[in-house]
Amino acid sequence: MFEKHGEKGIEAEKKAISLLSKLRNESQTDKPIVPLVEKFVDTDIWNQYLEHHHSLLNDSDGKPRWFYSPWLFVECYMYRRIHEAVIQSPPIDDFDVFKESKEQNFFESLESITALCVHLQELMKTVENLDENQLKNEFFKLLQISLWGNKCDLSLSGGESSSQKTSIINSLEDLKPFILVNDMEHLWSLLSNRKKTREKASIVRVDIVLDNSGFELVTDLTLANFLLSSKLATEIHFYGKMIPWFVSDTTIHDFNWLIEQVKCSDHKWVSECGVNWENYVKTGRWVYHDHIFWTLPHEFCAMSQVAPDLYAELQKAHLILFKGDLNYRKLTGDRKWEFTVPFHQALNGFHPAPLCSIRTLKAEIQVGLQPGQGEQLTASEPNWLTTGKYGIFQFDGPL
Ligand SMILES: O=P(O)(O)OC[C@H]1O[C@](O)(CO)[C@@H](O)[C@@H]1O
Ligand SMILES: [Mn+2]
Repeated sequence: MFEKHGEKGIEAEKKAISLLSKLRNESQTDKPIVPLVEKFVDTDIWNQYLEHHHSLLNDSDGKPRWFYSPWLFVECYMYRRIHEAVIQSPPIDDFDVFKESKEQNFFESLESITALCVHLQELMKTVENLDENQLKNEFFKLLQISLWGNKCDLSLSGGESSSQKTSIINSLEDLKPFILVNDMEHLWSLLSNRKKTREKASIVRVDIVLDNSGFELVTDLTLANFLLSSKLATEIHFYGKMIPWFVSDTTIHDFNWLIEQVKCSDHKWVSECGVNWENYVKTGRWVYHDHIFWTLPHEFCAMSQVAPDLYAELQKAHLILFKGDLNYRKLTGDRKWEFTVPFHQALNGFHPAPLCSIRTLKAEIQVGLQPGQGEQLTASEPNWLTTGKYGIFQFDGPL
């Protein structure tokens, strides 16, 4: 801070630290959830939401408090307050408190990233000559890599290292039994049918609602690259977070930083991937979108009301992939659903386009299971919902 801003930087740092200590104290001692004070694009929406929560309580319950409010709300609120501490402390108001751990995750995963990029480059050379079955096989492989890439978020490990150290490509077969809901076939039918029936110049758009930066983002970009080179899609739209979020979530800065790192690798094939990716962005075949809605506490069924412009944007997609656990919690409203409730029902009216959640399980919520499946897992492995060991591809939409 001193190097960048001199004495002013040190003062600002002290201020941010004192605001963060106050936040820690409030959360540890179950104080009321207080309104946000610093003016930012979403401050009013947050405070209205807080007010609404307040109005749901009986008079005797008093104000919403840290230990007694819904987890999704309080957890999002905590990250928003961390951001508030930073923006209240100029000139360090653009500081990303999680930047260091995100970059560390990338560097620690370099070996797996290299293996993945080599795999992708080899695939790109043959992709034109693959028959239907081979193409489907490769698609399934990259989908699974993107799924298991979601194990690597940093909020589950409290910011501790959670990088990918072994090559995941060789483990896919062993990991298959841990996929509890597997709708990959639906994704294939949807995209391959479109490829067969579409006019030459028509657009096929796949949107990816990103989750974590670092290794997971590389797996998502690899999948996105494959979708274009296999002609299963003609453009990919990405959505990231506007503020640092849940430790490892991707911001535009992380997105650009990662592509630059891959491009600058001294491994020829890795750097070729980076060059390709930068090119996709420049030519508009990859489009990155920011929207404040992704860092609000609202569940997705509120999107058409709270962020109609974003909902309308998503409606343009032929398929939306939602990466990660937090997105699943927001898709399903983070409710205590029965395990067998259909996914469509839990979405509670959120159907902008055919969609699929690609997520490893880290929170105590799962819908769309077979009768008895959840109970059986609970009996044999009490923590199955929260360890990230299990995964799903859960699809909703007409085919
Ligand atoms: O990066 P992901 O997959 O959304 O995981 C974040 C998850 O980690 C937690 O912060 C801790 O389990 C959950 O609240 C959240 O759902
Ligand atoms: Mn995340």
